[in-house]
Amino acid sequence: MMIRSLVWLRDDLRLADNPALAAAVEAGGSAAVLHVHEEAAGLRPLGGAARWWLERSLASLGAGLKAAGVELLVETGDPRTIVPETVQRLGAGNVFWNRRYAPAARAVDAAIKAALRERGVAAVSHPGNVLAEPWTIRTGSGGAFQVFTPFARAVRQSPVAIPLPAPFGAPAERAAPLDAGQPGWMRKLEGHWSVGEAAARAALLRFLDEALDRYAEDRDRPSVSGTSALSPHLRFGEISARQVWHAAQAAVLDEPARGAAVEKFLSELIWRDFNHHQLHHRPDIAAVDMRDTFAGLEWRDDPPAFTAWTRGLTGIPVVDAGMRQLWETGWMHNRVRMLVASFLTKNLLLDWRLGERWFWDTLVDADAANNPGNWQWVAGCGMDAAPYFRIFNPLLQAARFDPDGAYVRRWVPELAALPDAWVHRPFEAPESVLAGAGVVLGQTYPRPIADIRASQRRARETFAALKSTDDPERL
Ligand SMILES: Cc1cc2nc3c(=O)[nH]c(=O)nc-3n(C[C@H](O)[C@H](O)[C@H](O)COP(=O)(O)OP(=O)(O)OC[C@H]3O[C@@H](n4cnc5c(N)ncnc54)[C@H](O)[C@@H]3O)c2cc1C
Repeated sequence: MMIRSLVWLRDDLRLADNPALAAAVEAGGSAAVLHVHEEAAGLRPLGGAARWWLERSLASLGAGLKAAGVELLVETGDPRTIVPETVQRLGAGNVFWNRRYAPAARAVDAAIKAALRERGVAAVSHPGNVLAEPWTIRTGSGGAFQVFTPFARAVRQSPVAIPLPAPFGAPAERAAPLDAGQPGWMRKLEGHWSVGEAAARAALLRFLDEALDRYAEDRDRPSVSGTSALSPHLRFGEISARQVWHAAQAAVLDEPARGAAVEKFLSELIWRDFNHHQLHHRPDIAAVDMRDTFAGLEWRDDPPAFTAWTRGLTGIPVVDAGMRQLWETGWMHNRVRMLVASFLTKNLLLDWRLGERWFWDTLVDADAANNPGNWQWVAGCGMDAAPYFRIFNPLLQAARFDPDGAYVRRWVPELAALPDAWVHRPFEAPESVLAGAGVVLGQTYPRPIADIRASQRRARETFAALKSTDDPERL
């Protein structure tokens, strides 16, 4: 069968609010959809957990497309070869895609567009993956925003496009079963997630119904389902940021008292855009400090400490709970992400790039903009980051945001029987309390690999000694 239009989907694995797909349907004739596991210079290969998600998401998308009589083709290789070859094989006259913003990816897309046009094939790209495209949000002098608050103001002042309906059918409810050959740690992700467009919509509705009202208070409580858990769905575009944006806006119309909660939620969505805009302007954000805060710093080299961190065996319960939640589920609560990242970079003085790479491999929502952007933010070298000398105390944070220890008890079960007063600091508990809870430090649970106060002091002294050229005025 002759295919008139090819839709190349990347991080936009959905039917609804998909401008490229809608354009293909509008063009008339039959369409096919292509996804490429891209292998091209400059494109970062996906980490393991994200790869797991992608496979499931493609299965779900393929089922939804099949129901509409559209074939999903999945290829692996360099898209600069695969896309033109597929167009030729299908005899397609149009190619549509939704734009992406990382410079290396844009270079790939530009090369493909030029090659297709040379052959007389129309290649048309659309906006669909962010609230506002990077070139539409500029400072008064035409530059890129480096501070979040004015950036957020500018996004709020620009219209966010109204989502498009799905051009055909509803997405399949369930993804096809997963290939059983996946490594064990990825297989267990299966029990924690429903993947695909229908699951994304269900997650959004659950959030709007059950959690939005209390979002401002509960979003920092890791033991509570107080956030949307939409991040992997947004990462792979099973739902678009603008669908989420408009759904949250509509929730305020229904109930004006939700205003503050919705504002907070929208501002988190804008952080997502902020990081994508940074990546657009700074292709090297996973490798290079965005501000030279740490010029001259030699990060410590301590492989055993890094290993203890990755395994959730640092002896600091909230850090260990977070790292184990990540390992078990491919996701970690945002407040705890900040704490574990701070512990690694400040208390252990280990390079943020080590942590970024671990997250890259283990997060289902690992994203080339948000992961390095947030790591740099916590470390103190990112755009609009907290000053590097402001150091979280994980013990105080744990007492504040997990006051009854429910989060730690869930993920560090060997501490579950400790009373609330000691669950976040077992290393200070009296022997009788430890014995009563069946905890033997150094045996059933590690002693801390860093003394929080001493390591905090060491970090401050180390940073203070740097001849930083970091001057916000200079940026
Ligand atoms: C060290 C570190 C690494 C991170 N790595 C990633 C990553 O690879 N991918 C990722 O999507 N998020 C990352 N985040 C941001 C944040 O932790 C997650 O987006 C959030 O926990 C996802 O949960 P949620 O969907 O329930 O969030 P909600 O609170 O429900 O927020 C809604 C959406 O807003 C966006 N969002 C929320 N917080 C942030 C933020 N700080 N930065 C950017 N976007 C945000 C996400 O798309 C999220 O799904 C990281 C944060 C830290 C501190």
